[in-house]
Amino acid sequence: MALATPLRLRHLLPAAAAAPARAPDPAGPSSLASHRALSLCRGRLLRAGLSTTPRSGLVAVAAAASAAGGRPTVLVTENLGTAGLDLLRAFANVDCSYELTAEELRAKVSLVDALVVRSGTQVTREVFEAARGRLRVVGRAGVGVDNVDLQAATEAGCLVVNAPTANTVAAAEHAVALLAAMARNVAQADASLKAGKWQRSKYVGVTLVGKTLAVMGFGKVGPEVARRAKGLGMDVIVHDPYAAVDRARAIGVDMVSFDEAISTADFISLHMPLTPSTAKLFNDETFAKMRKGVRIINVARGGVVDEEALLRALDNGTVAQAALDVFTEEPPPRDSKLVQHENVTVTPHLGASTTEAQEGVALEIAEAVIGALRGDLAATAVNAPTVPAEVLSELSSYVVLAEKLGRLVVQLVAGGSGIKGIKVVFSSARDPDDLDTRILRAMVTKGIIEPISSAFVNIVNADYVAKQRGLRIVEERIFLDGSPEIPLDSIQVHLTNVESKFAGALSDAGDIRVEGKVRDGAPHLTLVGSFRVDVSLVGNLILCCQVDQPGIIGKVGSILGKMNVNVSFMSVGRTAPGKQAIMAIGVDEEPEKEALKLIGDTPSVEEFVFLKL
Ligand SMILES: NC(=O)c1ccc[n+]([C@@H]2O[C@H](COP(=O)([O-])OP(=O)(O)OC[C@H]3O[C@@H](n4cnc5c(N)ncnc54)[C@H](O)[C@@H]3O)[C@@H](O)[C@H]2O)c1
Ligand SMILES: O=C(O)[C@H](O)COP(=O)(O)O
Repeated sequence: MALATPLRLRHLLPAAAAAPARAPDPAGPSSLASHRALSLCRGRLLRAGLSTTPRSGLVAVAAAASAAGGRPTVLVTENLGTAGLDLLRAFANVDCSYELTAEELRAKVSLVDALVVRSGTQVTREVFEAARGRLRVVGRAGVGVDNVDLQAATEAGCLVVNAPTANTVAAAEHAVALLAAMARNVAQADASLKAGKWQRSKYVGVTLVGKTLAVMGFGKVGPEVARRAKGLGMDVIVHDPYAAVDRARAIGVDMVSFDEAISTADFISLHMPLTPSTAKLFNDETFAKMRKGVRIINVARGGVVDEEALLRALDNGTVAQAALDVFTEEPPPRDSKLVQHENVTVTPHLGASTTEAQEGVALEIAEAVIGALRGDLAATAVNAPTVPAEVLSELSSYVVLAEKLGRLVVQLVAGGSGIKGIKVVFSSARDPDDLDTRILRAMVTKGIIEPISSAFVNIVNADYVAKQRGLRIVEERIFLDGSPEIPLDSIQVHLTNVESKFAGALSDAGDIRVEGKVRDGAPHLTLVGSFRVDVSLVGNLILCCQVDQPGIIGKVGSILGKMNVNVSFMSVGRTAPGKQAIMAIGVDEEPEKEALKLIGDTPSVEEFVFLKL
């Protein structure tokens, strides 16, 4: 049962999804230089591996090992640091073709084994289709993979790797550069002087010393900005609902709630990923809570700001100035009122653009691409090399369950409390030596971390990524009587030392606790806090806590019915008749805010939470 390691991608391939075989390239075997280069980078690559799908279900992906002895071809479509290019050239034929049109890219892609891009190349489904099975690896020389259609990549059997760490400092430095430039009107004054004007009184700025900066998002870039801003004499507060408070304390800054951060800050710098829950997080409602005259810096992703609302806030003076490196649409329209606004300083997505960062990113991506072409699975694999067939056949339903429990439990965390400890409890009648839980633990970690960060988790990097975020994961096994034929009875996920936005999810020990089982091959939620429930983990879920009494199910059901929300299942768990109970309601659609408010206002509903699975 135990997994054999190291695993290579070719061992992970389902035959049907494997890339078609090709004739060896006449260029012959790789040179001595390429062997040297490879042994250099192989030391830095992790060779064991299973991975999971990109933020969705579990799908097999084919990323076959290099074609029999041939020298692969790599297409680089955006400027890449020289050291990375040299590394690639030592291993492959490298075609650097910049500024290709979509049509030109589609024409070239069927002739290459790997494609290396930055954020400026759209790697769409059409690109994967045009590759006709030859393209095996896409390397994103940077963090964000918003420009790569991951689902299409996975379906085409193409591995996507990224370079998540090398541009962190550059992004932080750019945020600080924009902060200072905005405060002193550097860009506007520069343009004015170059236009022949001498406008000293127009461009009086504001000082930074003693001003409060709210750093929103405390992952990799956020702390670097916080440290630098402290050095400038600013009072720094940070907000990140999932980062451990200790990490902030360690650099001498306070972790505060979202509302406190935005309502007390003079400057707000954004460093969170773009996810469904951060999209347009800065909108009319949140701008209205800010101090009049606040200044905003966005070096994260354009989509976290509602750009029309920002424009309104700039026009009515709520926001005095904004400095933006990123936009919802890139490049933004030429006539964008936001870009043209006199109180807005803009740069064309330059956060990662320093010579040093680009050298680092280029090396990081070259190593990952070469490793992937050789059949190794890099720790930075973003999409889905498959789980080996023998593991999949047995554990596939549990793999899905583990990820769903992770996704569910993280949504129960109260904003501002941070996550420090995860405990995963596996109950099984099987001998521990016969049950490899690594993939399940990795899937729980993936479910917790991916929805809240820009990290991609696979079995190779799960423990590392968790540790990097200050998360301690412990695993427990409970041995049950029963048939060892069934691998697992249940998986429990506990978040320890954390506050919940739904008190009903707390166990007697004070942990947020959920448990799931596989029933008829489908993942089910079977425990929330101390309440037994039984609901299929599909679609979305509403958890309501109320005092057990007749009629309440009907009331909530009819609110949802009136709002055209289809209820797929319902289960009630209670401690005793007439005592506190939890109602778990599965819904197909996301209810409107109004429906959720009506549920919250229903007499006897003590608390409720809406969770996306
Ligand atoms: N402009 C550029 O060139 C450039 C360069 C690098 C990174 N980036 C972007 O900067 C952002 C941060 O990058 P990173 O590497 O630090 O990512 P990260 O994943 O390491 O950190 C993101 C942090 O945001 C937190 N977060 C999630 N939801 C939040 C919320 N609602 N409120 C506050 N915090 C929340 C997460 O817990 C996490 O700690 C990403 O959007 C990334 O794509 C841009
Ligand atoms: O996601 C990233 O790494 C940054 O946004 C930088 O993108 P770039 O590599 O296109 O500059």
